[in-house]
Amino acid sequence: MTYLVHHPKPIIHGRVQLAGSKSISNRALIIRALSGQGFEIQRLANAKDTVLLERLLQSKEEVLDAGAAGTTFRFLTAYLSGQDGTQSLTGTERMKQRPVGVLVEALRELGADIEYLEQQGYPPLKIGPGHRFGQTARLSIAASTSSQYISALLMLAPTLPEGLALQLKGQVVSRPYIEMTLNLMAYFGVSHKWEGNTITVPPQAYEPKPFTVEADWSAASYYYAIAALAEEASLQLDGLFQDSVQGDAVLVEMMEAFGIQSTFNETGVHLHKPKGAEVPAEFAWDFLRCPDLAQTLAVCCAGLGVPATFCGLETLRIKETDRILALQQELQKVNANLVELPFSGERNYFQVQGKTMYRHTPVFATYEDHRMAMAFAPLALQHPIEIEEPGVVVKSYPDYWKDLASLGFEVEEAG
Ligand SMILES: O=C(O)C1=C[C@@H](OP(=O)(O)O)[C@@H](O)[C@H](O)C1
Ligand SMILES: C=C(OP(=O)(O)O)C(=O)O
Repeated sequence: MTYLVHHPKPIIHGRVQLAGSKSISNRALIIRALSGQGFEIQRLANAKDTVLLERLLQSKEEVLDAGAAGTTFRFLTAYLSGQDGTQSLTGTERMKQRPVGVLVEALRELGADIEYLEQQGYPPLKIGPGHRFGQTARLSIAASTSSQYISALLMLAPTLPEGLALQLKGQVVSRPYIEMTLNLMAYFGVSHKWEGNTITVPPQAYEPKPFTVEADWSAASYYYAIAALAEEASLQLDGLFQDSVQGDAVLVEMMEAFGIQSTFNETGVHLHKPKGAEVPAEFAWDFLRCPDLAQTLAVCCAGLGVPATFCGLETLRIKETDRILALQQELQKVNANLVELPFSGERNYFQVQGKTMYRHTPVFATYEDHRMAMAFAPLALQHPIEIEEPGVVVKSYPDYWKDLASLGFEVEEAG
């Protein structure tokens, strides 16, 4: 299926109630399961990945299918390895290409019984009972592939007989997600110490208490892009807080360069882009701490013709799709590109080049990646566009198309 998306005029006025963050929701569900007690979670995300995690946490089936949900898969790997019984954990073909070896090796060192069922280092896994846990309380882990492994281990840590001292080795990717995990653990009464590159969590019990999930800052990025691409915008996003545990709240600062003023109020944040706001001459950002914003900004810069230099994109190739390749292929359809610069020194740099041009209605492929669909949609303010497999958005934001329609976007089936 394909959607034809267009906005009749490049002026945006409206209000959107954003749904709960999938990252926060998934952590709250794992912590609740580990606490062994019930507590109320308000505004739990309606993301497919969260609904799936909630269901799988209660399932006694032999084979659990985490689909395309990376956090769900990684968090469940650690969680199940501490439970009684044996279950297999699998996912989509893409999930079977997303590495999990660093986490599995760490869990095995702790005493977990985990086998690879197909390729070494990748899903699917067979996870046995956690009766040998506690063989060590000190681990070193490579932090440069995915922070999800570290979050998965940290949440399990207070339930281990001796707790855990986790030494992070190498470049730490997606650090705010590790901080989010520790923040949530602290909310539920679990303390830690982060000294140098070692995080220590003594054995402790999670204290059950009611919890409310913040709205999703990654989802907010698509509205920031809409505001940036509009000639004029006044947009209220409800459910977001200034003092957020989400690293993607850095959007407020990031998008100032595009003339967007964010004002926090009682129900959320108001975005204002005044008429005549200038487009920046250039833009540069390091996405190592906020990888999920990279696609939004790449499309936004291409749409505005802002030459941009990005770094910190190291993890993008192992997410829902190879996001670098996907961006390159789709931006080229509208006269733009994401060009990898020759490697010089320590960091890998990319440049967003060109400015969107429409010879006809471009048809954007989405590569089973919700963020490809959501990041390209704001271009509909410039010209009618088509988005293939628009249903991919359910992974994190099932109401995306409905919410765009409420802002005056025309969204219809094109075939
Ligand atoms: O812990 C989390 O909730 C997440 C961590 C990040 O992954 P990596 O640590 O693999 O970069 C992020 O991209 C993902 O969408 C959600
Ligand atoms: C990378 C993402 O998710 P996950 O790793 O949980 O599949 C994402 O939502 O952009």
